[in-house]
Amino acid sequence: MTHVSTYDEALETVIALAAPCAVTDVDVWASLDRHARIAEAVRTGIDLPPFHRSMMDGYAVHQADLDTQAPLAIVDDIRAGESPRCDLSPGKVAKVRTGAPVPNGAAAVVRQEWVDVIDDKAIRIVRPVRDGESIQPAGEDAKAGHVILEPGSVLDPQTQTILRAAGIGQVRVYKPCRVAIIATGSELVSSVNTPLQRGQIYAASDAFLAGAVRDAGATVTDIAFIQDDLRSIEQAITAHLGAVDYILLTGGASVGDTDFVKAAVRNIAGVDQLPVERVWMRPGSPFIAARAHGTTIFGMSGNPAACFVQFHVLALHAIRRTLGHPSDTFPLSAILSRDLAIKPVKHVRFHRGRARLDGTTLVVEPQLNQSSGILSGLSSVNAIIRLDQSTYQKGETVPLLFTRNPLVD
Ligand SMILES: Nc1nc2c(c(=O)[nH]1)N[C@H]1C(S)=C(S)[C@@H](COP(=O)(O)OP(=O)(O)OC[C@H]3O[C@@H](n4cnc5c(N)ncnc54)[C@H](O)[C@@H]3O)O[C@H]1N2
Ligand code: MOO
Repeated sequence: MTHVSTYDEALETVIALAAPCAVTDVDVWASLDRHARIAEAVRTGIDLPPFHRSMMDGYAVHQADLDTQAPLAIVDDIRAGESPRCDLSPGKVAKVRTGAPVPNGAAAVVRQEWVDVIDDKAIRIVRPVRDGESIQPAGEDAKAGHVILEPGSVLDPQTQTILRAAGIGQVRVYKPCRVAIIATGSELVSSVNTPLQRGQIYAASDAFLAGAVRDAGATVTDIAFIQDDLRSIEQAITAHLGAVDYILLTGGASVGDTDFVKAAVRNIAGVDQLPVERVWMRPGSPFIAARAHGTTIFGMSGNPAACFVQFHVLALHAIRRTLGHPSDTFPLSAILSRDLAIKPVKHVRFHRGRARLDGTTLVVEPQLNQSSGILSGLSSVNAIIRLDQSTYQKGETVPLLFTRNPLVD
């Protein structure tokens, strides 16, 4: 008898089946992998900035001279990149440029607009300066030894900037996990250059699966297209077993006599009952999950829209864990743009929709046709919402996850 899990049970099991994280050291300068996550806290070995530095072009002044009207002698001229040649004492100033180190004994920098230049040897301050003004103390940004990146931070250009400032060339990141995609179905044609015979369709789901897997930071090692045949499906799975972290199958997950994926995975895992065999969710109830020989296997529906939902609400959360990026499944809430009435069933419903900001409020417009056979809406859909009730009124709040970057329209 097939065991049917609730969605929340299935999610918990899927996460428990996540492939373990692995780490690797990467060269910050050479491999700017925008998706890798930092695996260990990174500490700076130097103060940032490394010295007390001037924030203005002007004159470094001594504590005793902050509000003096008396002429002050220019004893040094320090450009960015240079080192002060002498310390400051009362009555003395040093000409400094923005970014230059200030000499020992400097209490503030008075910007050049606020001084009268008497000649090239002396100035007079025309506006008093505060203690510390226009000097950035060494270590104000970060002190040597302090954590500048927490584990889980993404290694993107912003992060790279901090690492460069601290002079760090190598960091430990979570390794991209390896994912093989197997699309099953004797009706599938994988090349758009091959004309369709009656009964055939072009394989489509691998496109969003491969794209979303790569967007998450994982590597797609193979995309295979396999006939509805138990032995062929077993062979296709076995070919990747142990060599990849995840195998994502689509198609053949249901109950028909040509749906062989469940049988194939049972045979390979050597168990009668898989950890997840079917889920009380719609769309996407035909979903299986197992772990065998070091590989986590997810069998998803052939219907592309159902597979799209299953991937985003289940499989992706395991993959993210392996990448060191555990995330909330439904991290946001949005308000519904219209009333909804759904046939009351025990399944959790997931609707595809388009979310947008209305002022500061996230509003979601569920797609009108939620059939699993509908693909055309995918071009405008950017979110999935979770529905636990059978009726909703416009303005009610629902949990939401984004399926694509909402800032890219
Ligand atoms: N008697 C029952 N029949 C079905 C049930 C059920 O409970 N009892 N469940 C239905 C539900 S819900 C779904 S969803 C589908 C899932 O079926 P499969 O996972 O076995 O998927 P297939 O039959 O292989 O394909 C379904 C549909 O999608 C097309 N397809 C398949 N692969 C792709 C691809 N890579 N790209 C684009 N389109 C694809 C395929 O041609 C079919 O039209 O089962 C219901 N049946
Ligand atoms: O998983 Mo199915 O999508 O409900 O047709």
